[in-house]
Amino acid sequence: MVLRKGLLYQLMSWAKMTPLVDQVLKAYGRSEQVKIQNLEHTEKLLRSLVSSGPQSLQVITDFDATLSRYHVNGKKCESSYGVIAHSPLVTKKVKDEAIELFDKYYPIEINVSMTAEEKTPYMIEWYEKSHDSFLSSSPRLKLSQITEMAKDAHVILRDNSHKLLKTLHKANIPALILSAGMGNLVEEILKVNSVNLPNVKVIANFMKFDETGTLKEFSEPVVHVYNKNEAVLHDDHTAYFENLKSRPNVILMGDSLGDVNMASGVQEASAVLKIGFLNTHFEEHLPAYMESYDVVLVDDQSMDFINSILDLVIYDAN
Ligand SMILES: Nc1nc2c(ncn2[C@@H]2O[C@H](COP(=O)(O)O)[C@@H](O)[C@H]2O)c(=O)[nH]1
Ligand SMILES: [Mg+2]
Repeated sequence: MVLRKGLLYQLMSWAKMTPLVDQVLKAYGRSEQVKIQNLEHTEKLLRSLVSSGPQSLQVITDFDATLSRYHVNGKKCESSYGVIAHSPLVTKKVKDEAIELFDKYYPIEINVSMTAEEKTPYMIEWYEKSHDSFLSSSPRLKLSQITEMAKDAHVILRDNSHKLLKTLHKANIPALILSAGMGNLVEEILKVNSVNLPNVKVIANFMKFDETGTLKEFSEPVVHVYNKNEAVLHDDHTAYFENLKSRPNVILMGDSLGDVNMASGVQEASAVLKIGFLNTHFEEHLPAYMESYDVVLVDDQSMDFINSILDLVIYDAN
């Protein structure tokens, strides 16, 4: 762990106050998986979250490889798009095209030496070609098939995600799932896991179906990994943040460098604590993740760290 103990920390230890970061790490119990670039800044963010309490807090989280696991015992889990593209319910042509597109564009998505601006045209191309493939398929997908796909999907929520979402619901804390994945499937997976709770909202790409339940079109504009900051500013979504003006504090969770801007839609944001899940390429990607996120969790397939923070915010808030 990279620790820079500044004046705040020294004052706190002089005043025999246990820093909140230390309290969270103790409750979490696996500090070797936690990387914090600026300890003082993170401590200040935690103090704001705890002192303002649950009534000032909202959560914004990515879905694929954030709320869902990246792997189970080393076997990579599916993304929401991947579930559909690999399903026996879609034609071989769609499957083959999806694999070809993923092999071409995913390496660009995770390339840390390209800027988001350089990657954006490729991401848009990926989603447009992917959606065209689904729309040109014959027969086209049915709404009922999405429900079926979710039941068999190799998409496992991170350990203790149920605890996280139920704690947020009980404390009346809104949770926005902002995904560049397939929202229809994300919502079905939440249902399958019985966490489609009233405080949870999904903003993502959505398939739209006609009156026969057949795929008609996709929602616009495309939400890809590097335009989530714009997606949340889209007309359809400003009302969501308008209603949360009294909640300027945010816990933001993501697994991609494009996820760090997901709080752009929050009105008069105050303390935004950014937690990044580093799922792969640990050595190569860690420096960029530590620059972008306040806390980086290395190969942690659970929500334990966030649950430890929530315990302080909800139960220890003074
Ligand atoms: N297997 C596929 N994965 C895809 C495709 N299009 C996007 N993606 C992945 O989804 C996530 C975005 O979801 P998020 O919830 O993490 O924002 C992204 O990381 C892509 O890798 C696809 O066509 N096939
Ligand atoms: Mg993700």
